[in-house]
Amino acid sequence: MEELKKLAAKEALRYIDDDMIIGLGTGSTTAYFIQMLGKKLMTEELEDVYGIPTSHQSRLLALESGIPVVTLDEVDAIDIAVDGADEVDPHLNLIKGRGAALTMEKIIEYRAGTFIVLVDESKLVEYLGQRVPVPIEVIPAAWRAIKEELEVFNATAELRMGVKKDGPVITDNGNFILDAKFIKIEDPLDMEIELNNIPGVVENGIFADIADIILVGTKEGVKKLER
Ligand SMILES: O=C(CO)[C@H](O)[C@H](O)COP(=O)(O)O
Repeated sequence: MEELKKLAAKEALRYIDDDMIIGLGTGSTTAYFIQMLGKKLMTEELEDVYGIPTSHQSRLLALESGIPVVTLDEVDAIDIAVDGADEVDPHLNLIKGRGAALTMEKIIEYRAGTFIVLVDESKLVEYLGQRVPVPIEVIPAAWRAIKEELEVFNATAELRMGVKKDGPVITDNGNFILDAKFIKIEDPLDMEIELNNIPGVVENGIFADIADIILVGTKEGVKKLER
């Protein structure tokens, strides 16, 4: 799988030119892309490229890899954003947020001229929610009320707990994550809007109608899916 992720990451570099502002996603697949982009800058194959990180993880990795970073309020436009995903359906709708970075990811990827998604073939599903729950970032005081409200959508939600930390995972924005398992998400765009309408929800991990290109690492090479 790691080799397939690297294949997709390498392919994404072909879309990057000098003088671009690049949204830098979060997760293990994007980490390969960030490191490869850093190398291109070090060897001066690319120049004047700036990254906008979507998380502490991508910010630290970008700095370590030699990519100068800027913030959203310092730029007029984002040329390209590159990120991974947890599920991709046949219409290029996504579930993201296993790394709890979904809010900043969506803020940046929504604003990018082109949003490129890097996945290995295991992430392709027939419908969203087939394998993974939908991560929902919530204001801590509201987590329990929102968990109960999700039952209206036939979803069962769990508060995400830390691994090397006692208690709940705290996002980069200081919030909690509910992982909501749906039976089937029939209409991703509608569900994305409905979830964000619940008071206390900051953002949810359904990314409907936002990806432009999916680069899928497969054993036969990189497959490109496009809108
Ligand atoms: O949404 C994300 C983080 O919030 C990641 O992009 C997504 O979980 C995919 O990660 P990986 O490339 O490690 O499988």
